[in-house]
Amino acid sequence: NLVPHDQTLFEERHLCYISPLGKGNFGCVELCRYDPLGDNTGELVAVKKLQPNKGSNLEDFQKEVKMLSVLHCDYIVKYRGVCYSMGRLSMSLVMEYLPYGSLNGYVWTNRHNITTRRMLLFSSQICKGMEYLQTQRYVHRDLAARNILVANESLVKIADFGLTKVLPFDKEYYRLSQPGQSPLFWLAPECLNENKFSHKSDVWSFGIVLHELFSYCDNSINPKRLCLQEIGQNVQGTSLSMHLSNMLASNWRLPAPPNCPLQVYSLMKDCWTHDFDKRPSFSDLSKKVENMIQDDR
Ligand SMILES: CCc1cc(O)ccc1-c1ccc2c(C(=O)Nc3ccc(C)nc3)n[nH]c2c1
Repeated sequence: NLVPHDQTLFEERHLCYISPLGKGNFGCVELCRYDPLGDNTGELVAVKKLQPNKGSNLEDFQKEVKMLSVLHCDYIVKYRGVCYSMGRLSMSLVMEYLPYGSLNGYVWTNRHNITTRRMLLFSSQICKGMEYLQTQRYVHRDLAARNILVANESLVKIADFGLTKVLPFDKEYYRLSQPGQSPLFWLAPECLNENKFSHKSDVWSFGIVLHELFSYCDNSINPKRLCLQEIGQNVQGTSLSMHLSNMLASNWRLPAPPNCPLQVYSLMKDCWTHDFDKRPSFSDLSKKVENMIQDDR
């Protein structure tokens, strides 16, 4: 047919369901094979169905699709297209399938043979992905090891832009009208105190991701557990975020992971500078991590 084939439109009849993927992080995500030839030679894709009932209406979904479709970076999960179904009453988001799953599961499973060098490589790739997002004025707001996906043994990509906001043209931060649903333990003080999100609050979260990585994503020492330990059981009255905010204001920070290289821990501490203006940028961080990779030879 002479109509130019739209590569981003997936016909529902050729989208063959294989198995469930998302563990709730990404909503309900399924592994499918797009197999127009019907001979199982089609490619594997990750598909997120619009949850018609979950209030996230078509408009929000279309905003996420619009936001994703303009991102082109080696360190960001590739948008592939959309699939309309039920006569356009519902739609699905089709993304590149990354076969090794979330970074937290991958690092824990392979903790006995992941070198510091490979962790630093993953860290620099996350920095570059975040640097790219910053050029698009995107604030991710949910940077965590669970939201990074593993493409292969030496490539990770940033995923799940469900909470991402685009900064307004005239402001360098995004203020949420009410406390969001980002997990508290990855949030910078200004997010806890004022719901203010920026590239600099993403830098704070990157520091937490470094901590997760160099803790080999061991759940027994994950950020949530370490913070709750510090707060102690006496969480009387004061809300958790208030407790956390007070601890951070009096300069408590997550302890260095076991056997963590000193310069990596000091990089985390730089990301956890209380004053967001004094935190390094993702381009500063990229350079520092690259230098560590050179030194690590
Ligand atoms: C479509 C939802 C979405 C929305 C968005 O805005 C950004 C990324 C994604 C997404 C979420 C998950 C995946 C996955 C995967 O989950 N892969 C895997 C592989 C192996 C195992 C064990 N588990 C898991 N691959 N590509 C994915 C893209």
